[in-house]
Amino acid sequence: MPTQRAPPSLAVTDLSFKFPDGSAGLTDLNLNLPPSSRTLLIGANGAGKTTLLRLLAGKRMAPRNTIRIANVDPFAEGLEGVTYLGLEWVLNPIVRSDISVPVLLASIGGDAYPERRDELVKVLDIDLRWRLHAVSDGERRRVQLAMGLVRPWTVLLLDEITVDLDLLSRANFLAFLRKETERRECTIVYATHILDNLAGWPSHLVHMSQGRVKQWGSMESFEKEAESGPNTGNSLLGELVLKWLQEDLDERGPRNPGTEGTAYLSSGFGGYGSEKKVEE
Ligand SMILES: Nc1ncnc2c1ncn2[C@@H]1O[C@H](COP(=O)(O)OP(=O)(O)OP(=O)(O)O)[C@@H](O)[C@H]1O
Repeated sequence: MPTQRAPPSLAVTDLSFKFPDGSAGLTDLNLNLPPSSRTLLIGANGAGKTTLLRLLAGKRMAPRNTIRIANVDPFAEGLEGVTYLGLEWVLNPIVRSDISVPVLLASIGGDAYPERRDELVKVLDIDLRWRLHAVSDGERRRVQLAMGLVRPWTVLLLDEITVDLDLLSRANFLAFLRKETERRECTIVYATHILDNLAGWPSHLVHMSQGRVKQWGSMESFEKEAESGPNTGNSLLGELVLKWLQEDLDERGPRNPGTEGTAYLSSGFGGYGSEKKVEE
């Protein structure tokens, strides 16, 4: 008899990670994201979001006993049901070849899930007559999302892959993801800088800075703090994120302290005018 799987929670315990060059990637991360949660991973460029997602996805090896998904150690027992959609997936050359949408969707097993396949084609407004070498970037991305999501995952790790979608397509896509967490047991962690249409979407937030989790919790737990944001006309979520990013920048300080705008010169880069002309 197959063993009953626990609901898809994500637990990170005392996770530290160094890159192969010895530099610190992540330091002392602790998180506990419940099943059916929709978590936004928030942080400035370089905060460590992709590094964390890749570890959760098993793309990088995490130290033992630091990650549990659905209450199992995925490195010891496998990562069944975890889908990671990030940059390397986006750059897969197959989606630039002269191939039709139905053939592409069938090639990744879409015919085994006809209802999901047809729903995704509708939600993402995909024209089944498209050939992938002759579509726009956003149209290609929509087909890729359908490919990535057609198999019913239990944990979805999204590393900002909706940048090419128009506003309506992205809103429909986000609504689809929300519906997924509401109609079946599945959990989403989404790293993004684009907060359009996201007010009211996440159930949890994780705030990362300089390879650490600064704070995490349910949306309700941040309500008060969000009200003290800078008030720039954004949603409360937008104001909260602006506040966090400004605090992180103030804490970190400038990347090239003491150079007062001469960083290019002191690093040996003589300014834009000094760039070598590319041979034509
Ligand atoms: N292979 C690597 N070796 C050494 N350092 C790395 C490596 N990959 C990433 N880093 C560094 O780790 C830090 C975190 O990178 P990461 O890609 O996780 O950030 P991020 O929060 O996803 O940023 P962004 O929002 O720009 O995508 C960065 O300072 C980056 O330079």
